[in-house]
Amino acid sequence: MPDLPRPPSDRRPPAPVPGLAARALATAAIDGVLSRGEALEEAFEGARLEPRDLGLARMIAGVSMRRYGSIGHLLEGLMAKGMPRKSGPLEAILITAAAQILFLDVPDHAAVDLAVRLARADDRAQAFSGLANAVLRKLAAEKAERLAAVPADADTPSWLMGRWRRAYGEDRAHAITAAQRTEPALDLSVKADAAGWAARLGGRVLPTGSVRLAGHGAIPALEGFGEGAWWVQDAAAALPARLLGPVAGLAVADLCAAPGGKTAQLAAAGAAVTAVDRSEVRLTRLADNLKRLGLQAEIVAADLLAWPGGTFDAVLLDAPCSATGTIRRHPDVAWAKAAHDIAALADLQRRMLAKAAGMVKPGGLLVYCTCSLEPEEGEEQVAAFLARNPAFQRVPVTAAEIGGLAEAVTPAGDLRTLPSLLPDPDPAMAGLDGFFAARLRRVG
Ligand SMILES: C[S@@+](CC[C@H](N)C(=O)[O-])C[C@H]1O[C@@H](n2cnc3c(N)ncnc32)[C@H](O)[C@@H]1O
Repeated sequence: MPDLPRPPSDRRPPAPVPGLAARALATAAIDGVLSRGEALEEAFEGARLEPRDLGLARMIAGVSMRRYGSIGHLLEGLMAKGMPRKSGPLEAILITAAAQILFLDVPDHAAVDLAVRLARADDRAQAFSGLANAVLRKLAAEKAERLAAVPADADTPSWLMGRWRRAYGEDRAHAITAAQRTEPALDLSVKADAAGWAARLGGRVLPTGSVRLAGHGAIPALEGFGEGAWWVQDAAAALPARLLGPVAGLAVADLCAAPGGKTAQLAAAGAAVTAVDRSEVRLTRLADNLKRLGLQAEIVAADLLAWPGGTFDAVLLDAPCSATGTIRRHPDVAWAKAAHDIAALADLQRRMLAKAAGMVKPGGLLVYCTCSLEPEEGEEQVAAFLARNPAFQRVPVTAAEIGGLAEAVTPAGDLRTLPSLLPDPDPAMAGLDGFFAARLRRVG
């Protein structure tokens, strides 16, 4: 006898489990970083999730990376045999669940239950769903005491911590890693009327001129976004372009320009900007940003080292770097980089700096900057350049031109911001990215 047709309700797909999609995306993002070296943000581009779930996934993944060292330390203590081999996304499932249990306002049972579901749904992880359940329950039951025993610097890889100790001393290295534990506020560069925009958006004007907002919703929904009144730019990232001084009417090359934060500053200040970058994708973002802001620049898609170039009144080179100064905004950077990356990047920067220098007209300024905390990509790079190029002289940065941040001026006169600067009683309103910038003039 043929089967009787089932009533329609039986043919409906099972109702989605609330919150599972957000955990699945967060886990996939962390797995992408850990297993394939992908950038965390890549996982969220084009993700088809309700805005609420997308926001939650971003938050879970962000905290998972920000506290990855602490979480890894705790999981190690709970898994006597270590992470099982060939267990697929198990590690990412455990990390994201632990992040919720330890650092987010999520009921422990929900974090554990959803993690076990994710493990069961994966061919390689399902054999370990019981282990996941046991480990996470134990972590939840003992979280306060276990967390209190995690070393203070656990969230920075030891090779990087060692570098910062050598470059900045024990206390400042600690302060840097501590500053990276808190999700930073949103910084905006405004075209005009910083005080007015700070008042309208419920933020404050920093001494350096950026507007800082603590709590905020989706960026495109904020007042002023659509009309192009401001753009998102870390307060430290806004400083290097300012070192060129008044640029109205000057021909300025912005080298390695995308997505265009500094191009926007220069164009808004009245410069005729040539923005060069080799990434077509990032240049599309630059073009979109300029369009929204009602600003113009000549956009050149080219490898800087192969670009014939030209001569400019001023040149800004924001060279590709290890980005260790941006770990507070991109915590995956800390775990995606290795010590050997620094030497390779320093060599690329050396060649780019030589190329950029050749484009500066006599008497013109060259600003070299990187969002790195590593001296090889900053102070040492510029010292070596000056030793090789007597036609250039440093024009020392003064505290007055960077909002009185005297601590951010090196004895040699370069700009060196650290994430631990700009302290605030509210950690979410404190700090700025780690940037280096030197201002050089062509005198010969
Ligand atoms: C630090 S980001 C630039 C950020 C940008 N200046 C801003 O303020 O928004 C470095 C940029 O260098 C670009 N880049 C890397 N290697 C390059 C090359 N050989 N030639 C041109 N651009 C390059 C990358 O595509 C990336 O957009």
